[in-house]
Amino acid sequence: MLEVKNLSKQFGRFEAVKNANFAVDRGEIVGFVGPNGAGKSTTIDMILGLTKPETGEILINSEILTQKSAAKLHQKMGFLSTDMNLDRNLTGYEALAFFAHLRGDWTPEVKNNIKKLAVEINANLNKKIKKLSRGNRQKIGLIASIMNAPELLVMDEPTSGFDPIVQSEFIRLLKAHKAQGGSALISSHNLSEIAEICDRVVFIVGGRIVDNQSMNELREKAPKREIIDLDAVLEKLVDKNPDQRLEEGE
Ligand SMILES: Nc1ncnc2c1ncn2[C@@H]1O[C@H](COP(=O)(O)OP(=O)(O)OP(=O)(O)O)[C@@H](O)[C@H]1O
Repeated sequence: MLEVKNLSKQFGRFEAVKNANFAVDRGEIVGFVGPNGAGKSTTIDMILGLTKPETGEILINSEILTQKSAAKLHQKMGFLSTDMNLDRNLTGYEALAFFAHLRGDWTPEVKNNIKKLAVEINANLNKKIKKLSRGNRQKIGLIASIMNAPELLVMDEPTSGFDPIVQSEFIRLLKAHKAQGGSALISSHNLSEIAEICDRVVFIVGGRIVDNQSMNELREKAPKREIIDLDAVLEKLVDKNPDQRLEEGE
């Protein structure tokens, strides 16, 4: 579904992402885990076509992402980040209608999805965005990312601002997405929550992919097999890659 091949990105002389390779298969939920400044958002921005890579390529459904193919390939994707930059003067519903129109997909089915999702995560669609709390704005962003039933979800720190009830609803929505054959790449600091929904975890430290393991492999190595402490796995990987500890880019 998504292939990232030999992807690199430099900001001036600083290498934020170094020759990254990983894939997300159809129906697979992949966690993208790394410390602050590891290069997660930069990688995701390249997948979304917001930043141009220096080298490498991104394939979606085996088709190379280029400026020309971006609009078509991004139709298959839904995106959620911590800051969705929603128009503050629109209501939640108007903001969602705006996004759906942009995709050319404002259908009765999408309208029904919006209503259903709003009930499930208790989102207020009638208030203006500027009057919503951060967590409640994030709920509108979550609906925007899945209302068109995308094949691939790309989520950068999606759950920041969610209370535990909405977090568990978020997990339920992702499970439903997966059950319908959907895929997802999710970066998160909330590692315990990612462990529950991921089939695989890609670890990035200092711009390099330092590990890529299925949850089954991680489970076999975990001291208590059912509970995988991704924080501990990440800590070990950072210790093993001390030269990868990041200096902030300029
Ligand atoms: N536009 C930019 N110009 C210069 N440096 C940048 C730019 N964007 C990101 N960087 C640098 O690239 C590195 C990777 O940043 P990135 O935001 O991808 O990390 P991250 O893993 O998403 O971190 P976090 O978990 O803190 O969000 C950081 O050192 C950051 O300072």
